[in-house]
Amino acid sequence: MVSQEDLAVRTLGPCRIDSPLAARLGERQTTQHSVVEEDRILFDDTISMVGGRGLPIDQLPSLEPGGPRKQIYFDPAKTRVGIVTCGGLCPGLNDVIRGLVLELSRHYGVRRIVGFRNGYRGFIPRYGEDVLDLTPEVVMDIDDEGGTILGTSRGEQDAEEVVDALERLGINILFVIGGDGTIRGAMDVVRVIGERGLKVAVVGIPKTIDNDIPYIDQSFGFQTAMAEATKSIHAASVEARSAPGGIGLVKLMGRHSGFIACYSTLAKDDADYVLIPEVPFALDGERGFLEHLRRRVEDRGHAVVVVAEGAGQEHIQGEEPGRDASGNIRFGDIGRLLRRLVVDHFDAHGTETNVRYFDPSYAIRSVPANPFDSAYCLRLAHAAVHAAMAGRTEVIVARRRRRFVHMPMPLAVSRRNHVDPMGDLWLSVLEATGQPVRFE
Ligand SMILES: Nc1ncnc2c1ncn2[C@@H]1O[C@H](COP(=O)(O)OP(=O)(O)O)[C@@H](O)[C@H]1O
Ligand SMILES: O=P(O)(O)OC[C@H]1O[C@](O)(COP(=O)(O)O)[C@@H](O)[C@@H]1O
Ligand SMILES: [Mg+2]
Repeated sequence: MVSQEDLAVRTLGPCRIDSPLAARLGERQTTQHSVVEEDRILFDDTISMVGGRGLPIDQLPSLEPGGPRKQIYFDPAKTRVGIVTCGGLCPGLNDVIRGLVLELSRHYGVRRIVGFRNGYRGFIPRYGEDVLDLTPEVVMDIDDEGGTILGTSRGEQDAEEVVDALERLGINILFVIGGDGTIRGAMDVVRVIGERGLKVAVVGIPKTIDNDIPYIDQSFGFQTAMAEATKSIHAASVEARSAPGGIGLVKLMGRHSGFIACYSTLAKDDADYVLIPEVPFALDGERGFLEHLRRRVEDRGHAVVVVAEGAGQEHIQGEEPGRDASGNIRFGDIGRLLRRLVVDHFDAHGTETNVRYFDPSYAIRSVPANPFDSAYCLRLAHAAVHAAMAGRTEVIVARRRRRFVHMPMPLAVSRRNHVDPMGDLWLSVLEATGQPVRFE
């Protein structure tokens, strides 16, 4: 259970410098649409959860609100900023970079902003990467393209060497844009910064196409990627309906969390089955997936199956899962296995089928952000700049139940966000597809 201590935000010191944005803050109040900096946002949001704490109101777990402060820690005229993007792509990375640079330069007057290339390796001398000077002119149109102008990478780097680079360049604030791995890497960097007694703020903007970071609303880029995935699901439906015994089989990203598969299915109600890592399924037997699918195709003439890449790993025999450079598990190909098993099962029963296999994987995360995500990226970038200029560190900025908040990095990596098999989302998927609660 998340405690008040888990939500405590680290700061580099007192804020004594008037913010250039102070005049805009005026006499704001806490309303449905804004929170004053002295207020806090409850972590729990139901009567039973709040009541169950049995705590006085001022001890209830609560989050520090995001947003501009009247006074800031850093002197903008003397502040140097670094930005780095790490891990897998997600639509909107360039929008976040652009938002950071424009807010820093235009509204705080911070002029020295550099981008580190190709993830954390951009700090490490042996990779020989130069830094990229980031100005409004450089970033103005980068949001038209997917990917990240800085490049990204996987694979752990030595936090000591990262902080060496920060010291050599006199960086006062580092923005890290990445997922759980990046945030863990940032925590190592914060540890070394503390050991060296440096006053450097490290602020994260969480990025996860899989939506596997907990306690926050969806990551930026998730809506764009999910929308892109629906195109493949619809194409699978067209193919399935156009052939005798047509089966459209779509494999989507989602290493440990099946959110992309769930939401893209709900958006385009074409799928008859969704298989996700969080819900194991039996393949064989009268009540297994294969026989259920065969009967569905016999009844309706076609079917669409959406499978997250991390689903059904219990059926991948004899293949030791590999790991990527960051230690993330690389699963066996459940899509190709299912394709083979479906054809074999139908053949064994003399049921005609034509399987059309779709694997749009990278296509859904390498596209530019849609307008919603572009606006979301900009707002997250603004929140990140406000937090960093106010001396917050070892935090990610996130949107939680419509409010922008400062979330400590340790909490953000304390667990993984999963689809709850007993939750509303999965119930909606079962209702939309009509698939049984379990295949056993
Ligand atoms: N457990 C870890 N501890 C420290 N640094 C890590 C850890 N995992 C990943 N990193 C760093 O974060 C970067 C991105 O992590 P990765 O897992 O590839 O992507 P993501 O951040 O999107 O989850 C890696 O290149 C590595 O430098
Ligand atoms: O980009 P790679 O190294 O091929 O890894 C692909 C994996 O990256 C992901 O897109 C997630 O990336 P992150 O680990 O950066 O969150 C998974 O959905 C997918 O399995
Ligand atoms: Mg990750």
